[in-house]
Amino acid sequence: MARIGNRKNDEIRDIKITRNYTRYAEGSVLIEMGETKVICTASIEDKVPPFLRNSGTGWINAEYSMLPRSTHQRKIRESSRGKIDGRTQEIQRLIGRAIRSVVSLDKIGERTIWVDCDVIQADGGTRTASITGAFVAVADAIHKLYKSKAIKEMPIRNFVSAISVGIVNKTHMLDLCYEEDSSAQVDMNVIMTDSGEFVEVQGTGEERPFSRDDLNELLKLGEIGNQVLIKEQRKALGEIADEILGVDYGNEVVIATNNAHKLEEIGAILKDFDYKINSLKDVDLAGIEIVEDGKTFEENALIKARVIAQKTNMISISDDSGLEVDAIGKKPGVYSARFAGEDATDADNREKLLKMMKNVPMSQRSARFVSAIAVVFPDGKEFVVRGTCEGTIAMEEKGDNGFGYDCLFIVDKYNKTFGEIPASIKNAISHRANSLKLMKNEFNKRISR
Ligand SMILES: O=c1nc[nH]c2c1ncn2[C@H]1C[C@H](O)[C@@H](COP(=O)(O)OP(=O)(O)OP(=O)(O)O)O1
Ligand SMILES: [Mg+2]
Repeated sequence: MARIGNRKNDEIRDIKITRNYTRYAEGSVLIEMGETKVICTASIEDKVPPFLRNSGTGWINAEYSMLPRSTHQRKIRESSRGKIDGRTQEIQRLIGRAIRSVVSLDKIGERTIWVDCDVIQADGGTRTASITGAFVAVADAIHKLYKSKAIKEMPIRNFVSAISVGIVNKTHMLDLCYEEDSSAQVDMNVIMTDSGEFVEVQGTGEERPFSRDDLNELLKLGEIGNQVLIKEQRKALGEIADEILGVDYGNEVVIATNNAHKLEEIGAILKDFDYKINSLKDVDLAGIEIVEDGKTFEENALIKARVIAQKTNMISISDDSGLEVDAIGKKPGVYSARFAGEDATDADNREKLLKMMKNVPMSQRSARFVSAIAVVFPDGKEFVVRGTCEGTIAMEEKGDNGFGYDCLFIVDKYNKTFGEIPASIKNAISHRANSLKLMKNEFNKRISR
């Protein structure tokens, strides 16, 4: 039987998160999940409940309410009736718990963040939409506190979102609308973080008990839904999304290379870098063998940096580099290190290159060094950049400086090989100098908070 709106069973409704929806609150979001619409605001008050006074710790409180005409029949205002009903009480506590679960309250100082979730139109899943929207509003409010320097550290540890799942007509489905919810045999709300952990699961066998298999199936759907929601939250938060988590990557990096020459050059080029540079030896991974089977410099650089980031849980920076010689179809390219075979030495590789280029005149010996630098952060975020340096392949080896193909590479600007040029100059103009400059730029964007 087709679902209302022809949705697949593991598909959520159209979602739209609009930030800065109203003007005064520090965080204000309209979240729309299909026909369910909730305004979520986060307001910051510079005081805490009595039990937290002089503790240095803050609090997050949530209130939830439905407008009279958010439902099919008008619902009397709780304020007119003079008391809030049990359902409202339960929901606002749930929202408060969900948001508190991902915020370090001791890092927001003695402040209360008031979360207000007002349902303007209800079509099922209002409590879960409230949580998903409230997180974005709170993130915005906290980000403002941070930007105004009222707090020193970002207190948000994770994103959090929520979605409903259930069994309707014997079918497990995700994100129930009102009609589906009303006829559900089993009904469940799944609240999760961006790291795939659970914050709360509320499941009820309304019309019949459910089995462990049902539970597993429903949790799987909940996971799918929350992954989509967290992507949407990220999208809505745009460029501040990365700053929100305020992950502390520490102040050290590891250079994922087994090549001592590269390590030396990278160290020299990054001498003003704010991070302590470790070698593979420093992290007890000297000589680690990583299969570089990528088709591009970028792919290989990422392969190396990923392995080392994963093993060390540190920011890992790798270089994959090589020479592209135009006359021989940009060879040796990614095969530069193993041009003359798996165990080839630099000298073997140079000899092979000179042989292949034997009859090529100077005017056709153009080439470039390429360096791809990949950076992989402990949380899996990554990027890769490329730097190049143009030159010409010499007829014979010249100079003893550098390594690899240096003594065969006449760099354009100096009309000398890198073998003849001091390291200080090479490190100012080389492919690696260029790639690392781009890397620093990109790096600072990622960690700037
Ligand atoms: O500035 C350079 N001056 C001269 N030669 C260079 C340069 N930069 C890369 N090359 C050559 C050396 C090696 O034949 C290949 C890099 O291969 P590539 O796999 O990236 O490095 P690798 O195996 O020596 O060390 P690792 O993978 O552990 O970083 O290109
Ligand atoms: Mg290599």
